[in-house]
Amino acid sequence: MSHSFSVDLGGLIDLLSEHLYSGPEVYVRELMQNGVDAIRARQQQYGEEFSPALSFDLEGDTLTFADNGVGLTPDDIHTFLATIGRSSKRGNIELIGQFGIGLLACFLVSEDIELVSRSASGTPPLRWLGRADGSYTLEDGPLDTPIGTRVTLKAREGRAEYLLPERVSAWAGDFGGLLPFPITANGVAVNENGVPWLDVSAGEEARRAAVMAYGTQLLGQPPLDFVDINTAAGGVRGVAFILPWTPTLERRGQHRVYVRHMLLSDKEEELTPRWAFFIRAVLDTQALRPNAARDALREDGNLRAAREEIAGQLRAYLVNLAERDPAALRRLIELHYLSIKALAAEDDTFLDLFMPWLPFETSAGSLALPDYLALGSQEHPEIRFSSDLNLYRQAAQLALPGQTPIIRAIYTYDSTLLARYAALHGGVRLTQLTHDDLVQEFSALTPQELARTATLREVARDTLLPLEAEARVSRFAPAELPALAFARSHRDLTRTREKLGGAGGGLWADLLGDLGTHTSEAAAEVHFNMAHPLIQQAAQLPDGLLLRRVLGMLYVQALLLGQHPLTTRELALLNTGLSDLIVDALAGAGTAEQSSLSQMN
Ligand SMILES: Nc1ncnc2c1ncn2[C@@H]1O[C@H](COP(=O)(O)OP(=O)(O)OP(=O)(O)O)[C@@H](O)[C@H]1O
Repeated sequence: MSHSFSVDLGGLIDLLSEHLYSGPEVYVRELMQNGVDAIRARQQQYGEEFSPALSFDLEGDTLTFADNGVGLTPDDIHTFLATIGRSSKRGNIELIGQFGIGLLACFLVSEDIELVSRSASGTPPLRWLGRADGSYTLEDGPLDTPIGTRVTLKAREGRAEYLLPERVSAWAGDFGGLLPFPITANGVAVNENGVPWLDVSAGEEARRAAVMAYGTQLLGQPPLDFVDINTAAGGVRGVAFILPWTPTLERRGQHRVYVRHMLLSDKEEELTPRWAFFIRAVLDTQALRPNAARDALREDGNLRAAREEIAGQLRAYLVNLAERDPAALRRLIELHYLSIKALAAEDDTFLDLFMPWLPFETSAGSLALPDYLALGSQEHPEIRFSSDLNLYRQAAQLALPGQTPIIRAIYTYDSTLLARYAALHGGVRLTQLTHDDLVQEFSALTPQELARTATLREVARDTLLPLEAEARVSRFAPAELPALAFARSHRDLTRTREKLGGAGGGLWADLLGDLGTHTSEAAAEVHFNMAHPLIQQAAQLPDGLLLRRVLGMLYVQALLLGQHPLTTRELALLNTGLSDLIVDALAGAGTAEQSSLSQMN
């Protein structure tokens, strides 16, 4: 026996509202999309002259939306309107709708949908009343109904806020901002009526000014510039504004994408290349298709091809700018060099073009690569870099004679770029700095110095051992640096262990504790600098409290200078060391005062 499925409309509406649509306000978009499609269908099928228009009228808890599109015949109503999932538009790529579920969005805000329509084909007007329980009635409509469709909704309980005039007119303006015909809410226009980048009626200069004004309104301040986008795949037209600020990486994808002039999403990410952090695009596609939720484009071959074309146009803009207006390119790079670096890391042509401009953080300040290379040996050009931030910080404190500065390459792009640059320029050597490279530059002590520092070295070892630090004494530049500390990565582990221990321990603390005890290496390594007068003086002190305090505090100072996080024990060492020194100094000052007083008496 064969049976038919039946559909629970209430369940379907819940599904749409909870899982498919972003919020009940999408009913405004669905009404408008149907109106736009109907206007286009009337233009396509009947080719007649009429002035397309959409209007919202709001009074109390009632909304009436009207279009002067193609309208519906009695057959259309039974076939398309009353059958969920059936659409008259399937296969017509000129129209936006395709799934046959859009009108259901009206049930998100209203119990009933009243639709009065007169078809352009000449059939008499009809009034259809659809209810959320799945029933509908159809009767004759008023004879004075004009060609087109009028939909009336009455706010259901708890949804009145979605029919407030100011909210509806804001949504209508947002969704339909680019539509080339008027939309009104209670008689007031909500759109500007057109697409500024397509309007060439007043000449190119006026077009550019209008686009910049549009961008200024969009961004809240004038964009640096804009790039015209025009693709064959997907028929995408629009503009990419160059942001006048450096965007944070997580604030990517704020692009506005329209499908046939109707807003699809203001957070679209897929149509523009990943590296283009520096733009905010407004794009309108004729042929790319939305997904069923209507909040993003459907990923398909067409979308990928359009994305490639857009990437090509942005690239071409940058290349062109380098030739046309180097000062503008410099401004753009100042704000967006991370994005440009990401691009150059993928593309050798770009690498060559932009490398002279891109700044790198180095131990001699921010430098473009040619300026950096000019500082080193011309005979054996070398790029020295570190992708370990800790190591870089220590290296940056050192003045290594005759060495090219060190580049801080902690972003993945940086090391990729440097490697590609070195590969493209055969003569340039690329050196990744290691801890041993740095320490190799330190000079060992002379036998006399070794003898003189025997106590210092022993006390340093004893003092720092409980702090899991290994002490060394050598000589390095600059002489103004008394001590330099290298931390090994499991220092972080020690800190985590401390924190967890403090928070009550548990499994993690045990586990980390275990790891900690199995490691034989010291957590840090500190080098005291024999070139510094303080260390020379300390070497003359006998083993005692003062020497221990001095060494402990120099160690903590070295950690701080190297921007290493301090453990609680190190912090305590600094605190007691400081307060002891102050107490001593005050006691000394007191005695001096006493003796000068007694001398006066
Ligand atoms: N304002 C209108 N004018 C003329 N026909 C309409 C109008 N609104 C709806 N229809 C008809 O009702 C059908 C169903 O509309 P509905 O909005 O549910 O789906 P759709 O627009 O076809 O597809 P989608 O779910 O993708 O929006 C449409 O295919 C169309 O034939």
